[in-house]
Amino acid sequence: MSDPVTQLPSAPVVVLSNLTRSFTQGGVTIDVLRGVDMEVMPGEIVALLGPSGSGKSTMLQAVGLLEGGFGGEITICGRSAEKSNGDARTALRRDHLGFVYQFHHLLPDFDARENVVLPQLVAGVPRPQARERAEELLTALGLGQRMDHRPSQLSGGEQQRVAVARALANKPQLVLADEPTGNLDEATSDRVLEEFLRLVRGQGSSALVATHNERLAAKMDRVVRLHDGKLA
Ligand SMILES: Nc1ncnc2c1ncn2[C@@H]1O[C@H](COP(=O)(O)OP(=O)(O)OP(=O)(O)O)[C@@H](O)[C@H]1O
Repeated sequence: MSDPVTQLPSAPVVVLSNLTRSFTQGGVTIDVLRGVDMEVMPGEIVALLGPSGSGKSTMLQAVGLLEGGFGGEITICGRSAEKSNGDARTALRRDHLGFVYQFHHLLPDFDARENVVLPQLVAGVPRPQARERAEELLTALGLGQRMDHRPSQLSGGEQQRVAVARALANKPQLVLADEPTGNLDEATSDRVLEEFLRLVRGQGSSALVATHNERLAAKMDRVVRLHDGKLA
C-alpha cells in the first residue's frame, strides 16, 4: 500500500522558468518578459493581471505555444516545449490546451454548434459524440435555442459564450483566456465569466486568464501580477 506521506503532489499543468521575450523594432529593443517564473496546478484558475502593454498576451502566446522567439523553459503537462518539434507542439496544443480570445475568432460561415463540433473532429472525436458534447455545452451556456445561428446572428456576449464552449469542447487540461470578456459590458462580462468559471471548475480544468480587471480577477483562485516584465 502506498504511503500518503511519500506520495508526490500532483504535477503542475504549466511550469515557466525564466521566460523571456524581447521585440526589436526600428532599432529599438523592448524587453517585455524579463524572467517570468510560475506554475499552474491541476484545477487551479489563475488570473494574470497587468496594465495594458505589460505583456499578458505575450505570456499567453508563449504558454499556448503559438509563437517562437522566447527564452527560458516552458513545460506543459510534463512535456518540454523547447524539446518538442513542430508536430509535437501541435499535438500538445490540440490535446491539452483550449483558447478563448477577446475577439473570439469564430468561423463566420459555420453555425454555433459547428464551431464547437469542429475542434472535436480535429481531435478525432466521432461526429455524433462531438455534436452531443457541443449541444450540452451550448445549452449549459444558455444558447440552447441559438445553436443553428451563425456568429453574425449572435450578440457579442453570445458569440463569446460560443467561444467558451469551443475552448472547453475537448476538455483541455489548461484553458488560456486573453481578456475573455474584455469587449462586453459589465453585466454581460460578469455573467459570461461566471459561466466560464463554473464550467472550467466543473470539468476540473486549469485556467490562466489575462485581464486588467481587478474585480474579475478576484473571482479566480489566485492572482499573479505582471510588472516590469516579471511576476510580482
Ligand atoms: N509582434 C510584436 N512586435 C513588436 N512589439 C510587440 C509585438 N507583440 C507585442 N509587442 C509589444 O510588447 C508589449 C506587450 O504587449 P502585450 O500585447 O503582450 O501586452 P498586454 O499586457 O497583453 O496588453 P493589453 O492589455 O493592451 O492587451 C507591448 O509594448 C507591445 O507593443
